[in-house]
Amino acid sequence: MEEIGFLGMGIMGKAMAMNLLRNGFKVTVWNRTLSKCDELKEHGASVGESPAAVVKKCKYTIGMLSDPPAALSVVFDKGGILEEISSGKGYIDMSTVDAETSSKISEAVIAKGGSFLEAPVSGSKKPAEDGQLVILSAGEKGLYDKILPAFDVLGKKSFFLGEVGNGAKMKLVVNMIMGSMMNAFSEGLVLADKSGLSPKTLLDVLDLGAIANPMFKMKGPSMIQNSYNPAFPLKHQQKDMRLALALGDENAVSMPVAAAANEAFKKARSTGLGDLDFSAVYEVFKVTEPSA
Ligand SMILES: NC(=O)C1=CN([C@@H]2O[C@H](COP(=O)(O)OP(=O)(O)OC[C@H]3O[C@@H](n4cnc5c(N)ncnc54)[C@H](OP(=O)(O)O)[C@@H]3O)[C@@H](O)[C@H]2O)C=CC1
Ligand SMILES: O=CC(=O)O
Repeated sequence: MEEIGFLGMGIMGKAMAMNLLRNGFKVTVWNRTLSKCDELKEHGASVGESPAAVVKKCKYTIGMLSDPPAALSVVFDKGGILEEISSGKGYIDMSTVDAETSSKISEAVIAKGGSFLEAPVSGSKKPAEDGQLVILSAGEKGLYDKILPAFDVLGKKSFFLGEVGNGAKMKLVVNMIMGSMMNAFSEGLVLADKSGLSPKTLLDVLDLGAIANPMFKMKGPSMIQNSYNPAFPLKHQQKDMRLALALGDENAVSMPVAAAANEAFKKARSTGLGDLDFSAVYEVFKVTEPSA
């Protein structure tokens, strides 16, 4: 397969680019903070000096950026993708953004003759390292077909969901559910503890019943040790709740559970927990009224 460009060497981008290298792809990487490319370089990646330089060199370029402003910046700003994208080249944005952001990028790329696919992913740092992501793509089917060999390395399953925006929306729905679940889980752990039960025993009970799931199993043991090493940063989960609630607004969908969960994530951010794992929202529920 052709050389792949990769923009954004954060938690996810670095793991994904490393995975492509391990599986024999030639990769050229770029990151706003250049030093984060060093480890990739040691593993054989080339480094581009700007998103435009990466697109100039590579037929296909993937982006994995934090949020809508970041996703837009690598496309529209000076040295951005639009300076070099042209007929025969494709841009695949795997960041979690809203449908409007994705559509803006798609229209601009297509206006320059390029192809565009949005392809946000479900799965966190470990699935990214293990090539076990779930890829939610939408946009140009021709580009999807061409990039599939890379998706097969990055993920365990790829979906093609039709027109641009559908991948973004699917990802936001999934993460809205995940964020709400994390809040209910945190409340349950605190309720068990405050009412004299062992949170550890609660984890064992949950794991044997109908609501057992990989997230409770993976995050629970570290949460009860107050350990929140970031796999999925809380600030990104809150961004996803915010964008999902906006999607709810647009569609007149009442989402009281997600709205309450968003408030807890906002509270966690306001107390400086944004860069920790999203499971750190647990700390918000632990705060109790001071005794009289
Ligand atoms: N972590 C996870 O478990 C998952 C994350 N996601 C989504 O994937 C995306 C990336 O997440 P993750 O890797 O965890 O995030 P990180 O915060 O680890 O990385 C964010 C990346 O975005 C770059 N960035 C931020 N702002 C800008 C900007 N203005 N211009 C250019 N680059 C910018 C950062 O560059 P710099 O290093 O210079 O700051 C960094 O490369 C997010 O949309 C997230 O919601 C999806 C599934 C799972
Ligand atoms: O977006 C986060 C995830 O775990 O998926």
